[in-house]
Amino acid sequence: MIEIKGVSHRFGRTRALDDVSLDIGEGEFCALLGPSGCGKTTLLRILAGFETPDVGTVTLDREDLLSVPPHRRPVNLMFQSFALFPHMSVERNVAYGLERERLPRAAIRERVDAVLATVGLTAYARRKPHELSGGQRQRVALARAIVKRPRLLLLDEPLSALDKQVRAEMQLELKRLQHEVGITFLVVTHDQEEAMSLADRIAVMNAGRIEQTDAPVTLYERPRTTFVAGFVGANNLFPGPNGITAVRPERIRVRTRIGGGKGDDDNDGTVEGEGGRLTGTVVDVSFHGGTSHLAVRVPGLDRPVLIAVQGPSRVTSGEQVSLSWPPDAAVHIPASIPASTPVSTPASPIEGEEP
Ligand SMILES: Nc1ncnc2c1ncn2[C@@H]1O[C@H](COP(=O)(O)OP(=O)(O)OP(=O)(O)O)[C@@H](O)[C@H]1O
Repeated sequence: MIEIKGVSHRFGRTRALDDVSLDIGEGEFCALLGPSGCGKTTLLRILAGFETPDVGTVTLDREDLLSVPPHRRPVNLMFQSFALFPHMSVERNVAYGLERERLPRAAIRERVDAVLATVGLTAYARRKPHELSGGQRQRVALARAIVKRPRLLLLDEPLSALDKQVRAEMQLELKRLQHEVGITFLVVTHDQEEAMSLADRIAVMNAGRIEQTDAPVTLYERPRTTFVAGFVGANNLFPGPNGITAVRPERIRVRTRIGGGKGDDDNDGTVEGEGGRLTGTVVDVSFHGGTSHLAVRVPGLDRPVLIAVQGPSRVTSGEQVSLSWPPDAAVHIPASIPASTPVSTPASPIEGEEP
């Protein structure tokens, strides 16, 4: 439905988007995931028409979208701040966009009522935004965005203003809603768990580029770049001669080394290409309810190896342990794919290039 091809955009010397291509299918729930400053919002603003890319094309049903003025696009952008009118009731907030389109009163009424029922706010129709909880305000913003029946709804960090529990509820709600209204959603988030739980497909962005677009499970199990391996879920990245080997914390098995290092599962500290074994010292154990996390320092590795085990851990800090994982747990990422900038670094101005 939406085809973004070769889109680049600069702000002065900052390359906010660098040759971005992405196809989004009809009715799909797609997420843009990446650290602060990687260009997510810029891409949304281009789709909404608030920004025009320097190069590249965007089509909707194969027709050019970039030449369509923002208010004519069948695209709606829901802002992070919700931007509700404080002096208007919930129903007036929702009706506002339709009134501006001069739809007949009865039609507006009908659509507003239907949408308030969809988001579960019928009983709150007469309240003002300040008389609502954060989650309810978020529903009003959603109602207002979908009442105009856009083809594409863009959501910029839609749940970031909500506390953790309401957030989890709203994630379910968003998914249900998207299913029910059948609108294509593109949501921007820097929260990888949120992206994984919401989206059919995730485009992982880093420094203005899309590094990988895949279903959540594929991204998690088969990251194609070092950045994706490190950004999507916790991971252990072991350097090797021709790239890195990524092993998820929950795939690593821990065994106590009886006698403090004389066990027969000793090794020389190298990571084998297929499956692997290491030995080290437990430096931290933390209990998280259903799982425990261990950090194991291994000689020769810069960072401790992270391990997740079910339930309480049987090993304690200071213990010598051996670690192993099966061949299928090791994802090899060749060095030929350019290693990315560190996870938390925002897009920086490109050295030596003129705007
Ligand atoms: N109007 C602007 N003028 C100059 N630079 C800008 C402008 N808007 C964005 N940038 C820069 O472009 C880059 C991408 O910004 P963008 O807002 O798209 O990132 P983001 O991924 O949405 O970040 P966040 O998650 O923090 O919202 C950043 O380096 C930012 O500083």
